[in-house]
Amino acid sequence: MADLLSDEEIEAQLPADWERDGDEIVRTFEFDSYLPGVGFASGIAGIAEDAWHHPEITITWGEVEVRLTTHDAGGITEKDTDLAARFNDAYE
Ligand SMILES: C[C@H](O)[C@H](O)[C@H]1CNC2=NC(N)=NC(=O)C2=N1
Repeated sequence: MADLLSDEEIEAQLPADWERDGDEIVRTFEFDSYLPGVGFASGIAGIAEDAWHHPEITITWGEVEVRLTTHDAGGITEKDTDLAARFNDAYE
């Protein structure tokens, strides 16, 4: 099981535009309308499934909020920060 990151490690490893929110890391991705966000959510869901590490995804018009935490560890691990970086790549 992945080890919990310290507060300092989390800050150091947070990918661009992600923030810490308690035991989660979060980023809101912005889009011009609804369906591009739906497509993005579907794409990152596939990345998550491949990694077997699953985010909470909230889709609204023009925005997709993505939250990551490692449930098995009860907090933030490298699984979260690594996957967040992959989601950033999918957004570029
Ligand atoms: C049973 C299944 O292997 C576990 O629930 C996996 C799947 N996806 C997961 N996703 C996340 N975010 N955290 C986990 O601890 C986790 N564990």
